[in-house]
Amino acid sequence: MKKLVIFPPVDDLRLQRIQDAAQDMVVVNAADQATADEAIVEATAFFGKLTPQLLARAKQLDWVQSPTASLEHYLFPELVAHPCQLTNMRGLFYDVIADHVLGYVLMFARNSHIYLRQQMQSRWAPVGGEEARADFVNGPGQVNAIDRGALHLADCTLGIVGVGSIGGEIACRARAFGMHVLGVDPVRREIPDVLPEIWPIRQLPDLLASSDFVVIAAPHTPETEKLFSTEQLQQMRDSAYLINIGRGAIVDLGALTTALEAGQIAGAALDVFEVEPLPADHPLWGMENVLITPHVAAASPRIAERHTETLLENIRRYINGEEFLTPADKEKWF
Ligand SMILES: NC(=O)C1=CN([C@@H]2O[C@H](COP(=O)(O)OP(=O)(O)OC[C@H]3O[C@@H](n4cnc5c(N)ncnc54)[C@H](O)[C@@H]3O)[C@@H](O)[C@H]2O)C=CC1
Ligand SMILES: O=C(O)C(=O)CO
Repeated sequence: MKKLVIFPPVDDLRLQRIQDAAQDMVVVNAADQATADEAIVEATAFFGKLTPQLLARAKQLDWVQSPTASLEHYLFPELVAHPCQLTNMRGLFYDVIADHVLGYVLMFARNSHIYLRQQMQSRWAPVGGEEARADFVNGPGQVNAIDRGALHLADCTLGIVGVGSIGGEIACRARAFGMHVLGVDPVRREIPDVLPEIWPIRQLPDLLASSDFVVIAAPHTPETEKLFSTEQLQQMRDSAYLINIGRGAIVDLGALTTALEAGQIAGAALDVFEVEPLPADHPLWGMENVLITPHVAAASPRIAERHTETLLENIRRYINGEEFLTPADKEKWF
């Protein structure tokens, strides 16, 4: 008989829904390490935080469900070598993170990142300068410095690195704002009317050279680690903004700091960092053209329910021997 072990344990409400979905299975919601150690021996399925110690005890495990989308901290060599199928929690965050990204884009386009700081100091200082403001008050007969200080989104190009569930939704939202959208991804999943052509990764330099906003929505994998270093930042326009909601390890933070200090790019918005929390003395905190959010791009009251639905759907498919909703490739880390 199939047996699912959950550790750390889930709350009673979630457990009831899991038990309803897994009626033909034994479900052990392990309250402590000793219970998990004992239950894993005969487990066929596991949901939660797997460790090398737990895996070493398992005799017939054939499915492991990770509680996160990203797998770089979940995987360990014994799990990669193990024949079990791994599934992850990707695909839940598409609209939530796309909203977060468009929030960054709008802030930069409207200079809100600067005005917010000025507001804290009761400072009235239009980007572009006082002289330009006087022009504007006299009547906007010509494009002045204030006008030039803002971006017109319909004239802008947004390039997406990793056009999966989150990247695809960012593309749709950016298009709705009239932006031109580009994307690179090793898998080609065109979005009609939004992103009719997805470029292979070798065209990343073309995307970097053509984009006003570059958004990283890819997972951390052996291929994407430090994908953004000095060379890639130099390939970006000096007027362009880098946005990273994928994983911190994809961007070399030292190279990014140098590029920002040198004015090689216009700014950056970051939700994820090589080291989290970002150390309090890091120079990025003090930069006017940098937006920092503390790994909260996925925050939404909807996510817990989607998380549970993905788990229940994978349980249903496991019982019926169907292909999982979110299968992961252990070698590729996503
Ligand atoms: N900031 C946050 O709170 C969160 C961040 N994430 C990150 O977002 C990532 C993407 O999530 P989803 O869109 O749901 O996953 P997904 O699996 O639907 O999309 C990932 C896309 O990245 C592509 N990709 C893989 N290797 C690539 C490479 N070398 N270059 C460019 N693209 C590559 C894949 O082909 C896929 O299309 C996750 O792996 C995770 O790291 C996910 C959830 C929350
Ligand atoms: O699931 C993930 O990978 C996340 O980053 C959740 O915030």
